[in-house]
Amino acid sequence: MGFGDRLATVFDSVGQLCVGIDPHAWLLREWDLPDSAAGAREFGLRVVEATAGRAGIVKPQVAFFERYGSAGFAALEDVLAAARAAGLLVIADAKRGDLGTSVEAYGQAWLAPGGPLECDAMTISAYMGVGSIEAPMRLAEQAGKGLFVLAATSNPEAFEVQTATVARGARAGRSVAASIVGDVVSWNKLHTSGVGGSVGVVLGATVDFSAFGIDLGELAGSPSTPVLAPGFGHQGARYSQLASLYGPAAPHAVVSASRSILQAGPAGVAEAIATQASEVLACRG
Ligand SMILES: O=c1ccn([C@@H]2O[C@H](COP(=O)(O)O)[C@@H](O)[C@H]2O)c(=O)[nH]1
Repeated sequence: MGFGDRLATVFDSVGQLCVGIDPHAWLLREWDLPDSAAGAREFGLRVVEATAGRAGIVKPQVAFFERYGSAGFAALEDVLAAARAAGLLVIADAKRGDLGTSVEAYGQAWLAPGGPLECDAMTISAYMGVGSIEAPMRLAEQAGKGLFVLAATSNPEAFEVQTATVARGARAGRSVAASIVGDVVSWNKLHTSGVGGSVGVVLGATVDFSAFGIDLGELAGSPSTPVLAPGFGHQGARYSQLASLYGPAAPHAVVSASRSILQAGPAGVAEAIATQASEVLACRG
């Protein structure tokens, strides 16, 4: 089954909430864990345990493991394996990007079946051109994996670059973000046989999509294009805004929150996940 269809199955059975696994140094302190690879590993494993049965998706932020070097990657491997063994859908927030041959290797690192870092999907950057990520898009399609391509990200500093106008080609005159969305939608139409596409886009919940010229209706077509939607909770967006923010794309949005869940601490994290998962379910578009 393709990634988009697997995602739809998870949405139907456990809902759209995605729990971020972001072991910030201050969170490790609050969880009474050391600021080390061992601390990040323990943190990740506890979040996985708390998520299983309450939500269906986790999104480990690779940067918080990478900062410990090889020991951090070993810790991340254990967290990824535990999450997949628990039946959770795992999105590696790795934000990789490069020219084609190098980005192909990134795709293999995170998506190839049997690899030590195998996930269900990863975030990827197409700011070197959507053509540069063709190899991981093909791998995702073949292996039943997913990609989320950065388009309009939740951080305010991205605005100038992502609203800049494309100068030439089929999407001349559109914003960089809208052009990426258009390319991803076209890719799914051409390459996906299921009801949901394997390649999605990152559209932050803090963003006014009209300022980017993004047509959210495009994402709801057939096949639909999944949306990774960070920005809820700590960054200010509320679950009650899901339908008004994403409109026709709301049913296809992976609703992601990290700090606003993790700050509940080890004793409260399971309840926080259960409560927030129900809140998202109640707002389902
Ligand atoms: O546009 C984007 C893309 C990725 N992120 C990542 O999501 C989480 C958000 O954490 P919160 O604590 O819920 O704010 C974090 O790992 C970001 O790197 C994003 O925020 N926006």
